[in-house]
Amino acid sequence: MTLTIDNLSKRYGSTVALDGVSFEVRPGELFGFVGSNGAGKTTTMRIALGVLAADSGEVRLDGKPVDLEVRRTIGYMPEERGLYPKMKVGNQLTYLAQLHGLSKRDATAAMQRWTERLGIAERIGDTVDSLSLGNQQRVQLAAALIHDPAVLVLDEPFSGLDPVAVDVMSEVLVEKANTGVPVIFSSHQLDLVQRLCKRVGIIVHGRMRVVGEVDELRASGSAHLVVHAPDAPVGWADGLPGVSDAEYLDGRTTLAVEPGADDQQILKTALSTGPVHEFSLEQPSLTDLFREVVAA
Ligand SMILES: Nc1ncnc2c1ncn2[C@@H]1O[C@H](COP(=O)(O)OP(=O)(O)OP(=O)(O)O)[C@@H](O)[C@H]1O
Repeated sequence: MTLTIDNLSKRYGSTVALDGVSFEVRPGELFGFVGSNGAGKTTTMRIALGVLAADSGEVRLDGKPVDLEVRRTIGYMPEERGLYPKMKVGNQLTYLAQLHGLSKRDATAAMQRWTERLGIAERIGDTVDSLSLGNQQRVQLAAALIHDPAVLVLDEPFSGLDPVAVDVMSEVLVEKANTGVPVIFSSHQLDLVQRLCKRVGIIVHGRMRVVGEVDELRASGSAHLVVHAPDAPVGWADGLPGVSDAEYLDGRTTLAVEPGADDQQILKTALSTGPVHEFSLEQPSLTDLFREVVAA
């Protein structure tokens, strides 16, 4: 299945929340949806699920507009979470699965399988509000997965999780994507997005500013050369071709280099000052790219 977000626009009064947002999430892909607070991620995902109407634009699943029937095939984890606090975990998950059309028996089996997989099997007799926030989030993920969805849309699934829970969540999302399901999740944890996602989209003030493969985006951004040349005088790299910025600290120089810069020329210049103990090219991280895109 391919999830297509096509030219969505949405206003809240005078606030333009989305302004022509388009991108697609392909089969078997983990797509990272990133952007500053208020950039429009939740609005986009709520429209994708059909719980909020766009002013214009369309969301399609394999070319078919998302209607009530298509919507049942989407697994959604809302940012505001949506569990019944006083209901027991097991009953709640079984109930939600039945709402999605599973028989009582299949719903119970799915509840048992997912609570096992997410490490909350021993809590199925407890009410949701008696669980820690991280465990409530695992229940919320189980709720999104319980009907074996054809698409997963997750609003900040990793926020507030401890490192072990982050690992469990990551594994499950990767596993799900590996079965061919398109998975989109929003997150402010860009190191995690960089590690998990093949493609990302960066939204700024309701507009998609960048969509592409993480590796390609990183390779096209300005890289840094770290040079440890203890005898080199401050300013040794200033003005070298392809060097757009240089920071000098205790014999260590960090150079911002433009794509295609001649690093061998820079190395020769460094060696002409004395020994060079380190010379390494560091690609920009997704966080670096994000800062660049947001600042531009
Ligand atoms: N119900 C609403 N009424 C009025 N304005 C809203 C409403 N929901 C969202 N907005 C506004 O729409 C814009 C986009 O909000 P949205 O929640 O989609 O951003 P977000 O990227 O999910 O942010 P965050 O990372 O903080 O969750 C913001 O300016 C927000 O204030």
